[in-house]
Amino acid sequence: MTTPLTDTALDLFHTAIARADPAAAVAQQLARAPLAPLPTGGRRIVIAVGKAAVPMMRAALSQLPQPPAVALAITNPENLTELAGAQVIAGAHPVPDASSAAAGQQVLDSLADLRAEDQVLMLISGGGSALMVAPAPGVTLADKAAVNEILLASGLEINRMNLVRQALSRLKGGGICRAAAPARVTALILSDVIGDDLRAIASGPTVSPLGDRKAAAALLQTEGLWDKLPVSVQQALSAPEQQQDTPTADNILIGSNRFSLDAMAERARALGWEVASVVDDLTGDVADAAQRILDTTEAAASAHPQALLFGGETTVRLAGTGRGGRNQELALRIAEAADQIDGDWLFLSGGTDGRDGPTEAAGGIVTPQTWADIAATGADPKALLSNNDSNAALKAAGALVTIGGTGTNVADVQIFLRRPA
Ligand SMILES: Nc1ncnc2c1ncn2[C@@H]1O[C@H](COP(=O)(O)OP(=O)(O)OP(=O)(O)O)[C@@H](O)[C@H]1O
Ligand SMILES: O=C(O)[C@H](O)CO
Repeated sequence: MTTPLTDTALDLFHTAIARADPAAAVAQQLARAPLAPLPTGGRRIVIAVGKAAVPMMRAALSQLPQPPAVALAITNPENLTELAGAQVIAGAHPVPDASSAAAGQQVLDSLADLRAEDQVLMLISGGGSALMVAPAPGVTLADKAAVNEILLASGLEINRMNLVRQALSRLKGGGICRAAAPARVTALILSDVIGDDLRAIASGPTVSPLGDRKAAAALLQTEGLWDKLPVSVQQALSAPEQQQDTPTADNILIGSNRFSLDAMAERARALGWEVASVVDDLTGDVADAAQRILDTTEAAASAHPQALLFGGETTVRLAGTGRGGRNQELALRIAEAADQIDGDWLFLSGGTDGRDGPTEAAGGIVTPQTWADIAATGADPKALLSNNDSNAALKAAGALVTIGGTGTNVADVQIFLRRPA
């Protein structure tokens, strides 16, 4: 049933997604701070890479005063669409293949022989690490793909995973700036990494690396992954460091989970809600995240209508065989703990990409009644939760949030709304 609480929560969720719209973010940035005019004879190269490459390129082309000399967009096959004025090519994700290597080579070719009067505009979004690759000398593409498989299976967090990817790449960790020098590089970056470390997003092609080969090797040793690596990769990581300074670029963050949280807070206040708390690092195990939300709601109890906002990306240790996602599971866990929360409340957890895990839903929206509503259909919510079957549980109570793919991804947001009893 639609209630004002539901309307407000969905309004805020859509606000978060709209703030992360890749085309709008690029258009606004270039309107606010246009690129420096090109000197006579200068060439402008525009390269977009990531899952949002096409809309970011479309927006850039519409803002630039003249068509660039090169406009190349590299995206995942699902997002491949033609775009007038640009070449759009596919790389592979999450494990790079020959298409990713061809894309990486095309990028390096387009940056070769640039001069100081030339300009490079990079448009960077999540997924870039796998979509565009250029293996370091001595490392084959097959080795690189094998390392990616190992890293993905390890569950390492993205900052650490991308430290390793950088150490094996000519493009990552500032490689774009080195290839483009002496031309000036401007990068507009849409972050899918919590905390917005620019060195981690798409493995930081326009910023200094997260660390050196030694640091990458040490991490792989500590994590017990070293012995699984191809020999060529072990050799590459053991080779002496090359002194490689990264020329500075103008790196500009144009969207992120934090930006979307701020947009939601502003919208909630405009709608008359007291924003009692904004938590921007809801990461880690989903059960711990649920507890953190409960603790926050308890600490924030007030006589006023309140909005508590959260952002981040939790992890689910899959123990069962059901269907679900981290947002649906988090919502179900809050529904289970309903008697610990006072007042008339509602909780929404959703992925800003509109897809939570391998399901059609973006997440879940639960109230003090949801757990009982599931049970009233004859389903056993506790058993469904233990089997990671959050999708079936929430579906039974009409508690799924389904909005379709949004074309952006700044991780997950959670919205807790409460009216005092
Ligand atoms: N049945 C399930 N219940 C809960 N979580 C699940 C379930 N099945 C898969 N997951 C989780 O869903 C996650 C993958 O979902 P999703 O594709 O939304 O992630 P993502 O990080 O947004 O992916 P991408 O990086 O491609 O955007 C995995 O972390 C996995 O643990
Ligand atoms: O491409 C990547 O490395 C991830 O999506 C993080 O940006």
